[in-house]
Amino acid sequence: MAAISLRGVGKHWGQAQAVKDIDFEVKSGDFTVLLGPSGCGKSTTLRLIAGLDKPSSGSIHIDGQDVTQLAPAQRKISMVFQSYALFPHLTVRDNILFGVRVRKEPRSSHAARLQRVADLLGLSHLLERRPAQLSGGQQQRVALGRAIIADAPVCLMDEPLSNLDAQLRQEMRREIRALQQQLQMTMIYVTHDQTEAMSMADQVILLREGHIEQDAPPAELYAQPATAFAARFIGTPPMNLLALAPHPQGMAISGSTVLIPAAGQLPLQLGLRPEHIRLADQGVPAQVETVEYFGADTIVGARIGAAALLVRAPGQHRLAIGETVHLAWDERDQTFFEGDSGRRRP
Ligand SMILES: Nc1ncnc2c1ncn2[C@@H]1O[C@H](COP(=O)(O)OP(=O)(O)OP(=O)(O)O)[C@@H](O)[C@H]1O
Repeated sequence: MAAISLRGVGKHWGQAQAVKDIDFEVKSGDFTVLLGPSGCGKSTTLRLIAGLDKPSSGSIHIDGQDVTQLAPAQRKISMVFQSYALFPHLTVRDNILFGVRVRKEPRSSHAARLQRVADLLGLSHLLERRPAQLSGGQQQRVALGRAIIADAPVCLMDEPLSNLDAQLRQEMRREIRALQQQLQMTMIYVTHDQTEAMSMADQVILLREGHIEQDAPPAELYAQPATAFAARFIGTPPMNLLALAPHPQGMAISGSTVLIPAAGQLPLQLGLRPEHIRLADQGVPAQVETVEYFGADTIVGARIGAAALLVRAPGQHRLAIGETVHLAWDERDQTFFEGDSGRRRP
C-alpha cells in the first residue's frame, strides 16, 4: 500500500495563492483527513494529489515515486466526489464496472470483483437498477464501489457525504471507516466537518487560509491544539477562550477578580473546554445567560466578568436566566494561548 508525501507544495491562480508550503506525509493504510473552513485549500490539495491540477511549486510523491508530472491515470488512485458522478443511463453494475472497462482490465476478473464489491457494500440486489431508482445512501455506495473495485492503493474523497441527511451521514461514516480498515486502503478525505474528522481519522491535517495550522492525530488535536484557531475548530461546542487582564495579584479573567495563576506575558487567553467545567457547590460565581437541554447533557451559557463561556454539564439542569451558579475546573485542564500570535503556550 502506498504512502504519500507532499513537499513544499504551493498552488496559485494568477495572483491568488490557494495553498502555500504544504508539507505532510500520509502513512500507508492510514485514514487522513484534510479539515478546515470553506476556502482554506482542502479541495485544491486533494486535486493536486490526484493530478487534476499541477502545483505551482513543490513535489508530490506516491510510494516513493515522484508523480508531480504524471497524469491522473498514471497515479494509481481512485477518487470519490461530493456529487457522486454516476452515469444516469447506466445500471449499478455498469456504473461500478465503468472504470475497469475503460482501463481494459482483464474481462475474466470482472464478475468476481463486481460480486465482492457488491457484497461488501450491500448492493447485490440492486445491480440492475439505475441511479434514479436508488436512495442517496445507495448512490453513495455505488460511487464507493467504483472506487473500491479499482483496487487502487490510494483513495481520495472530497466531501463524499455532504448530500446525505444527518443520520445517513453517521451510518456512512462508520461504513467508510470500516471498509478502509478492512481493505487497508490509504485514504485522504476532505471535509469541513470536525466531528467527521475526529471520528474517522488516524491523522488530521487542519488547514487555514492555504497553510497547515496543525497536523496531528485526533486525540492530540483535541488535547493539545497548537493554536487558538485549532482549539476553536475542534469540539462541540468548541473550547472557550477567555481574555486575561492584569490584576494586582497576578492575572484575572478580564472584567472580574477571578485570579488565574499563570506565569507569562500578557496578552494571554485562557482556554477551557466546555466539558471540563463543572457546575459545583463552590467555585467561581457566574451568571446564567442561556440554557439548552440536549437529553444527555445541558449546555449552559454563563458569564464571568467580561467573559462569556459555555459549560457542558451531563444530564438536565433547570436553571433560571440571570441565576448565579458556581463553576469549577481542574488546573490541568487549562490551556493558555498567546493573545497576539494565537500560539499555545508550552
Ligand atoms: N480554479 C480556480 N481558480 C481560481 N481560484 C481558485 C480555483 N480553485 C480554487 N480557487 C481558490 O483557492 C482557494 C482554496 O479553494 P479550495 O476549493 O481548495 O477550498 P476548500 O477548502 O476546498 O473550500 P470548500 O470547503 O468551500 O470547498 C479559494 O480561495 C478558492 O477561491
